[in-house]
Amino acid sequence: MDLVTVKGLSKRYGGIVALSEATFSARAGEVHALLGENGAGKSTFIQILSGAVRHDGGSILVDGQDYRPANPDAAQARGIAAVFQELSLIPDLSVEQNIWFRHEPRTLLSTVNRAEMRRKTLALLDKYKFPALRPEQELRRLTLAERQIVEIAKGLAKDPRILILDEATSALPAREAEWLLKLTRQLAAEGRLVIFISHRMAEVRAIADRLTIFRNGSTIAVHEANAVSDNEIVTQMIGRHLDRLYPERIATATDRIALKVKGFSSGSRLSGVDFALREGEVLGVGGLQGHGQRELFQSLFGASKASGTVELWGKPVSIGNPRQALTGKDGIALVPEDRRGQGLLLTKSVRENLTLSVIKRFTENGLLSRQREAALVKEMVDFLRIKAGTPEQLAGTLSGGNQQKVIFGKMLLTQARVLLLYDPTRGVDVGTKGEIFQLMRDLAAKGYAILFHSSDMPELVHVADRVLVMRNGGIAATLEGDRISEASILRAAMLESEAA
Ligand SMILES: Nc1ncnc2c1ncn2[C@@H]1O[C@H](COP(=O)(O)OP(=O)(O)OP(=O)(O)O)[C@@H](O)[C@H]1O
Repeated sequence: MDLVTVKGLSKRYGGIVALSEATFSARAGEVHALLGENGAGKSTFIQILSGAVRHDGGSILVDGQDYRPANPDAAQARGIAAVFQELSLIPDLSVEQNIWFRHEPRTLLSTVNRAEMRRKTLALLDKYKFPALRPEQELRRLTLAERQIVEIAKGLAKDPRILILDEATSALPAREAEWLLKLTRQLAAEGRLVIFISHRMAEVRAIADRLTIFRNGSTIAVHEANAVSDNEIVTQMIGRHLDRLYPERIATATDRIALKVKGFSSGSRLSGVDFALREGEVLGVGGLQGHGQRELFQSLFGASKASGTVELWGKPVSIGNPRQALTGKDGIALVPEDRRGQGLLLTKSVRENLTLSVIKRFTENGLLSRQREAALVKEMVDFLRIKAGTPEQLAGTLSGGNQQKVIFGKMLLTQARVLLLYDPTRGVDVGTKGEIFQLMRDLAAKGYAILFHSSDMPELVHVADRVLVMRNGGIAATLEGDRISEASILRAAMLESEAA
């Protein structure tokens, strides 16, 4: 019998239809992937399942019994837990306090039983072979990837029968993502149902038994995973045929140096980084996570301190803070890792997010031209296919992938021609990924210079002209042309010998 059966599920937000008569069914012991382009309704669906949002119409049965949770606690009482794309953790608490938050083991006197909490934490981390996490660590000191792992532990601490993973691998480095895929299979083998959302087809392929495809809030198809091709899946997801994900790599780099970095160092995180990024080039930055990639991008953008020299278009610059890094056509623009923390103002509209930092472009003689602003916003929304009810929709209410698109659009509007793209396709659907890669190549052809990091290694292999492989805060190797492969990047990232 199905563990979950959903019929005619509908949800509206004002004029925006998030779900329209969606259906879904899944069994205990399976990994069931939920696929669909950005804004298709996947997150809304699992928010309803996990009790975070109430549906307007339709029915849900769990174990054949009516299910309409009033809140996440009620969902949990029925054995359903979710790990969301955007994290819900509390920075001031420790790892273990976060894992057991509001469910702490208690003593007879009702105080938190710390010894028991520690024991349970260690047992949980051990049982599922969690990557190194220390229970007492303060959350604010952890990286995004580590916080994502804590979030997974928090979900599992509830010992759910149904675990929902929403883009849980997208913030994880390769090894940890691999661990999560194994864990997912283990959970299914224990008889649990795992509902798995990911925009990475290879992952879905690796672990899903079945898949359900959503489009525009409705269910388009349900497949046995081994009976359907990638092409069919993608076509059903995006409603059109996608010829290929990666554009042809036509070299457009000139001899002109756009960005030259020498002896760039920052604490123990970056040590003596030297490289030159040329006009018209897409320069990849790879390596194992945590070897300085993040610090390199942050420091180049002026968001964290570094020593060394930086030249932009042949002129030495001191990059003290993001404002200085940003200015005008000769400046630098960044797509940051942390889209909620650094990239977006969640309580501002799509329009404001796109234009706040470039307001001068619509101002003449001190007067703001709303018309020009509206025209540029419309152009960007259409160009990137940002799915918003109107440009006035608050950024915080967009789907995750559409938030990422707004950040991309905001960066393009700065007109800076040196672009720092840190994981620009995180959470973005395959159709849009293809468009972003094509856009990167088009920008390069127009003379933009692009520094590009992706946690999804095939993207580096297929999109970059050259790849800098980082290890221990320095550049271990520079790979070019035919020498770029996943294996060569990993080898350079791990082996001393390859560095020489
Ligand atoms: N609180 C809200 N207010 C207004 N609209 C909302 C709200 N939450 C979701 N939506 C809208 O509902 C639609 C479905 O969004 P949802 O987040 O479910 O998509 P998704 O399939 O998870 O997308 P992604 O792959 O980008 O994460 C989107 O158009 C979104 O803007």
